[in-house]
Amino acid sequence: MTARILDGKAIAAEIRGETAQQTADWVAKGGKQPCLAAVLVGSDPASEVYVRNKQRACERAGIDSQLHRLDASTSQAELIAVVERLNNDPHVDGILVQLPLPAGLDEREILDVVDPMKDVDAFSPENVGLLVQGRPRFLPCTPHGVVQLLKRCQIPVPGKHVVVIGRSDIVGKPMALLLAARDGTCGPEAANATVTIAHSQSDDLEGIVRSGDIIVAAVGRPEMVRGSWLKPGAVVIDVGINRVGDRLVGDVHFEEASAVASAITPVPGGVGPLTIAMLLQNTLMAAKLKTGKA
Ligand SMILES: Nc1nc2c(c(=O)[nH]1)N[C@@H](CN(C=O)c1ccc(C(=O)N[C@@H](CCC(=O)O)C(=O)O)cc1)CN2
Repeated sequence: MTARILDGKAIAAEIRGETAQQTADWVAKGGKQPCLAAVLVGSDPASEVYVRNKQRACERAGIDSQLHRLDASTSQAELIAVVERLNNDPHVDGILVQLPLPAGLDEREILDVVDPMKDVDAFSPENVGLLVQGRPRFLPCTPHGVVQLLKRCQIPVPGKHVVVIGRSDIVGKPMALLLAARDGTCGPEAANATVTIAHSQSDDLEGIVRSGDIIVAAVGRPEMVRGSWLKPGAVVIDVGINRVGDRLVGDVHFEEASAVASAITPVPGGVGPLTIAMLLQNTLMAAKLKTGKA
């Protein structure tokens, strides 16, 4: 079997195009041009790329963007002050603090300060709570991107056994919630899947993965999931982005998995670009929510 390649880059471009149209329609009807403020602390090369790509995507979608660059030596109090200033700035609709933060800064405390109405990453306790309760305000970008990818590639999800490998706050946990959501919850994104969350400490991880119809790998270990772990015909969604020398690889061994799976996302060009596409959607949503017209 040679797996079908799920082209996340193309789907992200399609979604960005839709957001650009929706933004233009919103502004034409007198809505305020949405504005996204990104906060980048330090100069991690990957974060620099992601933030630049976010700004470029905003520009192309007709969304205003700001970049607040802070030195790696910025203190917790200084960073909190920047976020609070953005919370209180009426021009700013969406705020994101690019992760990871440099060592010494308390990520959780910073994310807790972001105004939940501007929290377009959906990382704040209020927005996570709303998602858990099945009435999300913003959908978390990467998990929402995965659901869009499955939907737009017409991969059947209801009733399927999805194994999510990884339990991070950014991907694993919200991914499982979105995929397990019942109709009428989590908006049209409800997927009605049967979900298992597995992780590096799971007993018989291979056996668990082999029981999955769909695998979402978000564990952060280069090429950890081998082809021999997969059920023949499984769908493989690789959320991992790992730099190995000068190569970018996912959490799944792509060549091996492609020989067993029915469909697979590549790295790069799979899930990554969808994260930014869904961020734009949330930013437009934040601008609309401010007026009560979302
Ligand atoms: N505040 C946030 N921080 C982080 C998030 C996030 O959603 N919010 N996610 C990741 C980084 N990230 C966005 O911020 C992100 C990662 C990867 C991509 C992407 O398009 N990747 C490309 C490869 C690009 C490359 O060469 O590195 C791909 O997979 O094709 C976009 C966004 C952690 N931090």
